[in-house]
Amino acid sequence: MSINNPQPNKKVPPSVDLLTNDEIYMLRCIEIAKYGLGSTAPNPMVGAVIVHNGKIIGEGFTSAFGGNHAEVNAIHSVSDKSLLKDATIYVTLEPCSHFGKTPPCADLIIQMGIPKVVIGLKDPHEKVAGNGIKKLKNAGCIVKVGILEQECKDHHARFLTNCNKKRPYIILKWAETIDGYIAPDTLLRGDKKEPFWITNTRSRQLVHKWRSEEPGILVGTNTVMADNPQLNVRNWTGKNPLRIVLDRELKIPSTYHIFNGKQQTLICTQVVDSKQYNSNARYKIVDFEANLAQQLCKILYEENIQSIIIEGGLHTLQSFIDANIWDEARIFKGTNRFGTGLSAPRIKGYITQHSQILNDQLTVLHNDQEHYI
Ligand SMILES: NC(=O)C1=CN([C@@H]2O[C@H](COP(=O)(O)OP(=O)(O)OC[C@H]3O[C@@H](n4cnc5c(N)ncnc54)[C@H](OP(=O)(O)O)[C@@H]3O)[C@@H](O)[C@H]2O)C=CC1
Ligand SMILES: Nc1c(N[C@@H]2O[C@H](COP(=O)(O)O)[C@@H](O)[C@H]2O)[nH]c(=O)[nH]c1=O
Ligand SMILES: [Zn+2]
Repeated sequence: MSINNPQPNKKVPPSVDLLTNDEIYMLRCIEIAKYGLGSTAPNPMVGAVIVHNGKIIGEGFTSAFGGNHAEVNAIHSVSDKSLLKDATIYVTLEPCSHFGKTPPCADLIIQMGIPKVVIGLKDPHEKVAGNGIKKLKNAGCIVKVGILEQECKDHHARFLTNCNKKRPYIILKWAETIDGYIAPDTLLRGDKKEPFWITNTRSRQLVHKWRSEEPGILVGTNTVMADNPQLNVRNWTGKNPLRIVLDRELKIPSTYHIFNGKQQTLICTQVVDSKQYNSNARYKIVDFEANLAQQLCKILYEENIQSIIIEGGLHTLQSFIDANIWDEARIFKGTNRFGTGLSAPRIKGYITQHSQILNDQLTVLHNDQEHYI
């Protein structure tokens, strides 16, 4: 077993029949905000709902990075703007108060005369951090903060991890056999440089969906040498992630998929004088003798990569687990048995999801106890 002493999840998701009206609308905000997953980063994926006399008259979520914020889209979606003077806007995160790629949402709310603002979570980002709330209150708006706060925290986990921990949100993912191996012995494997599949095609499609949701995907040197992986989104729709590859000595051949130039690749190496195979490959120097997980986090944070999925192998995954730098682990268990091979990582966490994907089992762990299922 790869999961040692899993702790039972102590949090229960809210039961809809016990929710207040404010909570119902906030839940709707979270629901629609998820349409932004995979496109808004490094901006947070915010959801906003506008309610007039108990009726939803407008909704919006954050557009792709550089586009409108959720509040702007929600306000634009209201056909009779005169109703705004008597409406409430619900939003998962404090409206912004600064000029970024777009003007401040707090200004627009004030300008449109919306008298009441209900906020899930105060924005910890240094450019906002309560200034949006202050601005709204100063303009005479009634502001309520902290509605479904924990659910909003879960929803904004990627953004919050960046703001508070100054590192990307980290999702570990692997597939293990029923007897706990992630790769067979080389003998069984043969000379072919391709992945040895443990999971079924439906699970593999789900992995491509996950890849489309994160801006980065990381793998270790041996994984590339053994599997020649593509690390793209071909069985789903959406953006390809940045491929982040460890290659201390630059031994990965230029003919391998990671150098096909079809998507960006960031090679982390200790070779200073890096050879440039194509314009989509970049290089960063790291010290392989020191705390690699921390160094990678620093580099990716500086590159504005809000989250990554780490797809192996054992050495790479285990080094993040041992450094306790991970947020979520998505572990597949297939039906085959290797008897011997490369063991799955050892991890402890809180089980937040357990599901069946055809004949594969998927277990999701979270590193912190606060998470809802
Ligand atoms: N079933 C599954 O889900 C998956 C299975 N696999 C399988 O796993 C196998 C590869 O796993 P594994 O051998 O563990 O290798 P990895 O892919 O994790 O690569 C390990 C290498 O990367 C470098 N490295 C990684 N982390 C660190 C660190 N913290 N500090 C220093 N160097 C680091 C080292 O390179 P160097 O030695 O040059 O210093 C190390 O030898 C393959 O057979 C692959 O098919 C891979 C991914 C997923
Ligand atoms: N073997 C195995 C996985 N292996 C992971 O998938 C990578 C291959 O990616 P790609 O070339 O894009 O299809 C491979 O290098 C390794 O990281 N993943 C799974 O979901 N299930 C599996 O059984
Ligand atoms: Zn805004």
